[in-house]
Amino acid sequence: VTANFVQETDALLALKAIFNDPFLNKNWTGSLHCYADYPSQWYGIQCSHDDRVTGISLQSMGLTGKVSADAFAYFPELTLISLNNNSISGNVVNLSSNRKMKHIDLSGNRLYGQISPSLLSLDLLESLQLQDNSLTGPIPEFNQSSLKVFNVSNNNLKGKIPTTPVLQSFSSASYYNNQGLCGPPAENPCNSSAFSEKYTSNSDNKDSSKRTYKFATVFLIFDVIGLVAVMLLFILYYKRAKKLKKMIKNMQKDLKEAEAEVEVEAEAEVEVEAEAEAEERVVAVEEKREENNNKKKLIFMEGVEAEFELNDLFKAPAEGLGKGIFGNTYKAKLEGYMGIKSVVVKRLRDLKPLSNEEFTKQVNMIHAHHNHPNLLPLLAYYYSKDEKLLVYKYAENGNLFNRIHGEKSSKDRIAFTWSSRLSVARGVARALEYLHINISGMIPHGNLKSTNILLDEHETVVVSDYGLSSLVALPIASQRMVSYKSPEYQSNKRVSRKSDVWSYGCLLLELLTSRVSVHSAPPGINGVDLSTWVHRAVREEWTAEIFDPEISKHRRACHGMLKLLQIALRCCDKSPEKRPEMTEVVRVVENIKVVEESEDEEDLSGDPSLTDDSLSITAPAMVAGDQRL
Ligand SMILES: Nc1ncnc2c1ncn2[C@@H]1O[C@H](COP(=O)(O)OP(=O)(O)OP(=O)(O)O)[C@@H](O)[C@H]1O
Repeated sequence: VTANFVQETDALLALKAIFNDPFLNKNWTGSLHCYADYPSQWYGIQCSHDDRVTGISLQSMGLTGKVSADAFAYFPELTLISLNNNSISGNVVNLSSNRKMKHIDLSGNRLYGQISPSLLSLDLLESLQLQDNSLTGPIPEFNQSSLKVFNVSNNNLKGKIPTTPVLQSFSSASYYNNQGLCGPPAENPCNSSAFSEKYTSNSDNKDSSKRTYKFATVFLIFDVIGLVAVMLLFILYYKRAKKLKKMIKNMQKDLKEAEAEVEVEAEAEVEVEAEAEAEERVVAVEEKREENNNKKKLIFMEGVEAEFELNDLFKAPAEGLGKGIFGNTYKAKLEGYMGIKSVVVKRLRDLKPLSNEEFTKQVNMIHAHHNHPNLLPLLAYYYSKDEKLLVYKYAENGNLFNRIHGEKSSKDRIAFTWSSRLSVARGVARALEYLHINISGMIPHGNLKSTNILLDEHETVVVSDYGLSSLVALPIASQRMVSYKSPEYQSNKRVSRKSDVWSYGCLLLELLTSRVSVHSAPPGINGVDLSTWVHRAVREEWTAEIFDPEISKHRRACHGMLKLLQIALRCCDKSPEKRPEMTEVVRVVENIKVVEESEDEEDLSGDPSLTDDSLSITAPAMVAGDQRL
C-alpha cells in the first residue's frame, strides 16, 4: 500500500465527512480495494490499472455539504468527476493538480462564485458541465482543443463570452439563461446600450472606446452635410417669404370666417356627446363591478357539484401539506359541501406569465381527463393577476411515498403487501398510458414521483399534478421537475413521453426495494440513485437483496416481482428509444398474476430459493426478457 494510495483514501474519507450521506457512510467503509481488474467496493469510485482513483461518480444522490477548494487535490490520476444533480454548495473547486482530468460534470448543484481559472490548465479536458448552478463572474478563456462538451447555462455569469475559437464553437444553448452574458454565441449582443452599461467588464472597455471613435467620425460627416442643407433651405425660404406672408394673410381671413360657423355647430354637438359619455360611463362601471365579482369567484369545473366559495376556503380549518415546485399546498376541512369533506388547495407560483384565457385553457385541458379512475380530479380554480389557485379532492390515504417509507420499523406500520404494490403499479401504468394517448401538445406528466401518487378513501391509486408542467416557467421546470432530471435531458435537453416512462421505472424500483429514491425524495431527505444501484445488483448477481423483505418473504410472489423488476429496468434504460411505450408496460404489468399473501406463510427471506438461479440472473438476461422469468 503506497503512501499515495493512503492519501487518496483519506481524501475520499474527507469527502464522505463533507457529504455525511447515510448511504455513503454505510458504503464507504473498510479499506478501499482500488486494485487493477477488481471493481471498487466503494460506490461511485473508479480505479486505474495501477490502483489509483480515476473517477468519482456520485450523481443524483441528494448529496449536500460544502466542498472545500482542495477536495480533489489528492487525486492526480483523476479523469472524471461527476457530481451532477445533488445539492452541493461551495465554489467550483481548484483542479490545477488534476492534470489528467477529462470530464467534469457539476451541473444541477448549488455552486456559487466564479468559475475557477484553474480549469484553464486542464489540457485534456473534454467536457465541462456547470449548468444549473448559481455561478457568477466572467467565463475564463477556455481554448483547449480537446473540449467538446461545454455548458454553463442557467447561472448568473456576466461579461462578454471570450472570443476563443473553442468557446465560439458551442451553440447559444451552452450559455442560455445567464442574464449578464453577452456577445456571440449568446443571443444578447454586447453593444446594446443597456447591456454595455450594466454588464460588460473592464476587458471590453478597449473595444467600446474603438466603437465610440468610429461613431464620432460618422457623426462629424453628418454634421457638415446638415449645415450645407440648412444654408440652402435658408436661401429658398427668403425667396418664398414674401409669397408666404401673403398666403398667411388670406388664410387668417378664411379661418376667422370658418371659426364663426363651427362655433354654432359645436354648441349642438357638445350636448349629444355629453349624453353618450354619461351612458358609456354607466356601462363601464357595471362591467367593472361584474369583473370584480368574477375575480373573487372560484370557477368550478364542468360537472362538479359543489357550493363553497373562496371565502369558505379561507375560513375553513387548514393544514399545510407541503411546499412543492408549483407552490404551497394546503388541506382545507369543508364539512358537508355536497359530500366533499376536505379539499386540497394548491397556491401556484413561478408560473409562466399567463393571461386568464391561457390559464383557463390549460386548466380545462387538465379537467378533460377527470373521468379516468386513476387520475386525481380537479374541482375548481381561481385566477387573478396576483393569485392562482387549483382546488382538488383530498386523497384520504395520503401519498405513496409515506405508504412505502412511513413508520418503518415501527409497530404501527401497516404492511404494504405485494398485491397492494402491484395494484399501485397497475393503476399508475394505466393513468400514464391514458395521458400518453390522450394528451397532445403537452409534456405528458413531467413530474411523476411517489409524492404525486395518492391513495383515496378506497385505497384506489390516483395520479396527481398531471398537466401542470406546461404552466411552469422553463428555468424552474429544468431545475426542479423530475422529467428534466432524466438522462436524455442531461445530454440533449429534451423531455418527452419517454421521460415519463423513465420516471415510471424509477417509481417501480422504489416500490420493489422500499429504498428512498433520489428521484422522488422530498426536500431534506437523502435518496439513492436506484437505477444505478439495482443495475449493479443485477450485474453482480445479488438480485435477491434488491427486494424489500416485506414483500420478498412471500415466495410465491417472487416470479411476479422479477417480472416487475425486469420491466422497471427496461423503463430505466439510459437511451429513451430503448424504453418501452406505456401501452406495452400496461400489458406486461397487467399480466403479472396477483398472488394473495396467505396469513400463515412463513418468513422465507433466508430461503435459498431467493438466491437460486431464478434470482441470480444477469443483467443482459434481465433486460432481454429471459424466458425463465
Ligand atoms: N389531493 C391531495 N390529497 C392528499 N395529499 C396531497 C394532495 N395533493 C398533494 N398532496 C400531498 O401534499 C404534499 C405537498 O404536495 P405538492 O404537490 O405541493 O408537493 P410535492 O408533491 O411534494 O412536490 P411537487 O410539487 O414536485 O409535486 C405532498 O406530500 C403530497 O403528496
